[in-house]
Amino acid sequence: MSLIKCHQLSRRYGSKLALDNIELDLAAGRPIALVGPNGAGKTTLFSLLLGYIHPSAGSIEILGMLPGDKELRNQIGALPQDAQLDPDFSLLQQLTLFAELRGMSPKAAKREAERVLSLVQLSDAQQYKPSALSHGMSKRVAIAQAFIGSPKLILLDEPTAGIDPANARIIREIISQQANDTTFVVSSHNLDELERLCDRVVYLEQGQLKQQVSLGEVNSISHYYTLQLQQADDARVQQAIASLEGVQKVNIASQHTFVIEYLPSATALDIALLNLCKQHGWHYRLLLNGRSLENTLFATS
Ligand SMILES: Nc1ncnc2c1ncn2[C@@H]1O[C@H](COP(=O)(O)OP(=O)(O)OP(=O)(O)O)[C@@H](O)[C@H]1O
Repeated sequence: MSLIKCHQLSRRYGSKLALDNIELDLAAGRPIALVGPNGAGKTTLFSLLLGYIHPSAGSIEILGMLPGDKELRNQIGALPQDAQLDPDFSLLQQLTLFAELRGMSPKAAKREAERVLSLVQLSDAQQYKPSALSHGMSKRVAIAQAFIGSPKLILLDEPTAGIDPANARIIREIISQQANDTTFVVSSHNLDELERLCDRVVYLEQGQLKQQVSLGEVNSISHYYTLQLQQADDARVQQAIASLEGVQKVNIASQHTFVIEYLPSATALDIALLNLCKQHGWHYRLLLNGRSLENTLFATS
């Protein structure tokens, strides 16, 4: 059964079409990245999935049910948008209360609060009050809240935005560790992070679904190298690489970064590329088999 299914889904705010005729069918599984420039419609899609707002046209189903369905209450979790914690209560007390609101008995709710705090590596902080938390820790508490009841689907809208690198790393670890039991949909503007976390990518632009990419597939069926040099005359490098046997096309993805498409029959092209660097005295920063998510989404061809 589909986890998320959208059919001809549109959402307007007045005259603004925030989502435009989206067709989407996502199965449960490894984390899904939701990507797009500012205003693309990512938050609108999350709000529709959570049942906070309704479609202007078309339909949306989660596990075959309509968003907002009571049955879905324990199947879907999300980072609360206005995560307000009461300053007078400890983390354990507040999360216990949230679990009770989900229908658990006081005893089960306390156990659940302890469990989710441990998932986000905050067991030692369970007696802290919100004022004692750093921004990164507060975000982890909000993620703990999303884990209450072990939902099948968790939506994380920019979970690491504005977070220091150490806490951002912990958040990525939490998502990876839990990804076998829960399907995450993660929106972020950090493509490197999404590439490390997610296997599938949904790309929105101006309310339209522009691309759906399965990252494993892209790099197993396509034939690309990415070469990044420290310094180079990019046009000359492009020409030199293009003349190597088996090379089909060379794109300059960004300054000193080349995405090289090659024929499946080409052999030892990596060695030929390294030899070319040596021959011309080019210092290379990176030689990668495949393309980065950024170069996949924004390929010029
Ligand atoms: N409540 C609202 N009223 C009017 N327009 C809105 C409302 N919410 C969103 N929009 C508009 O709908 C479009 C999609 O917004 P949305 O917040 O879903 O995009 P987003 O992809 O989440 O952007 P960002 O990356 O900046 O968070 C934008 O043009 C936005 O201005």
